[in-house]
Amino acid sequence: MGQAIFMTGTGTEIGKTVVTSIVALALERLGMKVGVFKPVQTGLAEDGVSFAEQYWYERVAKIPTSEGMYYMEPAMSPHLAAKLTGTSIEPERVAERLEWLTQRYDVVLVEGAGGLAVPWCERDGRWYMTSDFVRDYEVPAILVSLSSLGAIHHAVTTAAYADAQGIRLLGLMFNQFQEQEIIHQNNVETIAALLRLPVLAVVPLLPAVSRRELETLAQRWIEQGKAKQLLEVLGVGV
Ligand SMILES: Nc1ncnc2c1ncn2[C@@H]1O[C@H](COP(=O)(O)OP(=O)(O)OP(=O)(O)O)[C@@H](O)[C@H]1O
Ligand SMILES: C[C@H](N)[C@H](N)CCCCCC(=O)O
Ligand SMILES: [Mg+2]
Repeated sequence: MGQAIFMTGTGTEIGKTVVTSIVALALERLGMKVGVFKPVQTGLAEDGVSFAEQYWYERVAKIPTSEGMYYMEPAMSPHLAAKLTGTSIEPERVAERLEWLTQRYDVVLVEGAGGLAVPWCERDGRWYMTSDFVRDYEVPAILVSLSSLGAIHHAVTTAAYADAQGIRLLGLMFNQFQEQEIIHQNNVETIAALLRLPVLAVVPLLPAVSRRELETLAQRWIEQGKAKQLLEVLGVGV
């Protein structure tokens, strides 16, 4: 039985897909069978035809993904994209597919759309949120954060929300890190200290994001001992 990890972030466009790609490539290098799953997705890729993450994972990162379930064209919050496209998002179906995937892969990386406090659908007179799914199906989560000015508040408030919702955060992955920036260096240590969470990755700002760059970062992540740290936190052997 494999282990699911929910890749969430402090918001949208902060690098969940890029960071998820690096983790997937690294764990595959360690001989693990890794599934990548983006159940709810909105927005199209630059080709104007493909769905954004599917395009990225399959064409850029060259990582096969499980056929998504709710891919919607409008680049909006899932609840609004669903309304405009007449889509009925059913969390139970997402859970069933995730269960199916964890029976076939050692690790399943589940990428959320935007951050944790994002509505999917109406349920019992209220919004059913991304965080409801993560909690209801007890998926441990990794919080992806930018490293730049503003990251402290975004990470601390996201973590406080996750705690309040009963979600287990495994650790932090910082993205678009710039070594020469004192704010970035201090943000990593300050946020980790404030949240008392392990820093599971620090991904640099890349001049261009390509499969080759991702492979280089995946290898570096392994060499830093971070893949091992993640698996230890998860209680998963290689
Ligand atoms: N480390 C990085 N270096 C350079 N560019 C990056 C890096 N991380 C992400 N990007 C770029 O930033 C943009 C947003 O990244 P990404 O698509 O991974 O965000 P996301 O959090 O997955 O967004 P969404 O909420 O839509 O899923 C993309 O154009 C991506 O190529
Ligand atoms: C379109 C975007 N890139 C993501 N796919 C969806 C982001 C939803 C964000 C909702 C919100 O926090 O307002
Ligand atoms: Mg993404």
